[in-house]
Amino acid sequence: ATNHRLWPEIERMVEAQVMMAKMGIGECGSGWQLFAEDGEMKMYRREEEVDGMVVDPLKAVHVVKGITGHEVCHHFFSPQYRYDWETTLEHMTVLETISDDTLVFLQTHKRIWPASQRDGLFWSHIRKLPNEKDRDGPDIWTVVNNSTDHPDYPPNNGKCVRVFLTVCLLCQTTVDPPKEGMPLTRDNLSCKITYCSVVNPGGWAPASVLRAVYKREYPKFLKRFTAYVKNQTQSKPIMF
Ligand SMILES: O=S(=O)(CCO)c1ccc(-c2ccc(C3CCCC3)c([C@H]3C[C@H]3c3ccccn3)c2)cc1
Repeated sequence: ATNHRLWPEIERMVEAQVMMAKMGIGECGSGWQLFAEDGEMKMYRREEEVDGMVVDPLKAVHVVKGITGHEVCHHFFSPQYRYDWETTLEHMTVLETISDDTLVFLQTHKRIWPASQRDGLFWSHIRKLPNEKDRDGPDIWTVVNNSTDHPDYPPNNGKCVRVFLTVCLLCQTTVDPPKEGMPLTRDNLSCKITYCSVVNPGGWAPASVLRAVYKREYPKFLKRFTAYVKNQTQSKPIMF
């Protein structure tokens, strides 16, 4: 729905986030440090603080066989799966359904001692993008999440401190064609996933605690989420 109040912001954020996600770590500016590696998954972060708060940008790249970018983005965007893979979630509500590709979420995350509990209010938009490198190749799929306001849920008016986040999940599918006359199966699929996130904790939390949490939670999240998508799709028809 292009006539919604958020549309101009969504357009701007999607364009900016997709451009950043497409850039290699080297081009993304200096200061990225590899902080986790597991097989094909590589996680980088930059140590940044705003008003003494840790807001370390994170960029993860992963290659997963047997699934498509559409399947990855569909399971990331759709609310009905979220409790299955998002382990730090305590509660999630869809406050607004702007259109079938744009939702507004309110989420509370499990408290991380000694910091106070956090919640996040953000719009989430899923979009298919043309594959510029290979015109007749599979499309690129992306989901962008960005903090927003909602008149009924002002920040920090209850028990939770409001986090401010921008997240981009960008997925590029590769099809390795089967032998002549053989059917296409999931063995011919591979998906390159780029996950970028900046989470401002919204209020003071010990830097050492936050960095330890991110170091533990982000690798766990991406491994768990991608394993979940493989499991959910393995016996289903391929969704391009
Ligand atoms: O990609 S999403 O849009 C998926 C929808 O859920 C996303 C991801 C992460 C967060 C989030 C928000 C707050 C925190 C912290 C900040 C201070 C105390 C809580 C954390 C820390 C808990 C860590 C973490 C890292 C990775 C994944 C989940 N949890 C993460 C929110 C949304």
